[in-house]
Amino acid sequence: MTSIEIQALTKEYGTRRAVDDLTCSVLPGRVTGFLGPNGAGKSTTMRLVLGLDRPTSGTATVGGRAYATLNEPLRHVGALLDSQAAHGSRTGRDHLRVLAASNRIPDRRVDEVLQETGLSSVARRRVKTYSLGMRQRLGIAGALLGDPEVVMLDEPSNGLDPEGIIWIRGLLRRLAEEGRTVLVSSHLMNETASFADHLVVLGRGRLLADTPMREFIHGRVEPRVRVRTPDATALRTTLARHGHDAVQHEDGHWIVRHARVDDIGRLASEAGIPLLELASEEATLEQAYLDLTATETEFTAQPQEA
Ligand SMILES: Nc1ncnc2c1ncn2[C@@H]1O[C@H](COP(=O)(O)OP(=O)(O)OP(=O)(O)O)[C@@H](O)[C@H]1O
Repeated sequence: MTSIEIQALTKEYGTRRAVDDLTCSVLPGRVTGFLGPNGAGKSTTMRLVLGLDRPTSGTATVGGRAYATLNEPLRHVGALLDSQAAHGSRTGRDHLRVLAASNRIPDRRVDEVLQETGLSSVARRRVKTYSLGMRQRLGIAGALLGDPEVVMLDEPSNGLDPEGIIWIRGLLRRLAEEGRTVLVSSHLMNETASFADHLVVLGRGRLLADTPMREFIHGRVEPRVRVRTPDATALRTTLARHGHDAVQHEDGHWIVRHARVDDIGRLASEAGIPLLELASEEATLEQAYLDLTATETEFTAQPQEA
């Protein structure tokens, strides 16, 4: 059985850490959801697993091997990263036939995956006439073409209508029941909850939670720091300079989200800011995720002197 192993994976683009010291395993026989808001690092992580990008440090392997060293990789790993990448002037069927031929996959698989993705009736139409949902299904057909042990789908429900969403839920379930390793990314919490058995939650490239789905709603984490200072302006400026979001509550204390107590204490001390209170604060995982998706307006609440 083939799992994806991600070990201390980091990817920097300039000064931006798209993936920050991520360690997790994606195991066979279940659907793992990569859940995170836009920019959390989900696509980058998938690209690193597929060898489409090189990590700054750390490793990502499939069945213990780097993707680039796999023989006939499409037979091991099927992926959908960008469903709009299909070639417009070919028919859907020809698009898949070219993919099959260049990966030594038997032609009969083309008709099988067209059937499986509900595209048989439009298989002879040019891809440029496809709706977003049809393109999405074609991308998924491409991912399934090699009958792979590992299936990775980035935002698989993009463009799908409600019927399509029900279909993909059934497909993911079946793939997992067949013992495959299934990884799907999404920024939609409810949708991921309806797809996945296991969740890897990412925020700003960091691992926020690695948890069975059923524990997500009830599990507790300590992702927030509660802090109070007589010099709120200096604190807020220092935190913002280091990329921390802080929200001020009515009684004057600040909640710094996705931060560790030690880090906030060190930053305040380096900047010479006196602290009246510094403590970690519990939240449910669900609340912590909602924090991640909080709006910019909330992040930019005006500081008031405490
Ligand atoms: N090639 C690149 N060059 C520079 N920055 C990049 C590149 N690819 C990704 N990033 C940045 O890395 C961060 C993570 O992006 P990524 O696409 O992995 O997030 P995501 O969780 O998949 O979000 P989305 O759902 O918006 O795609 C973002 O800030 C993004 O702007």
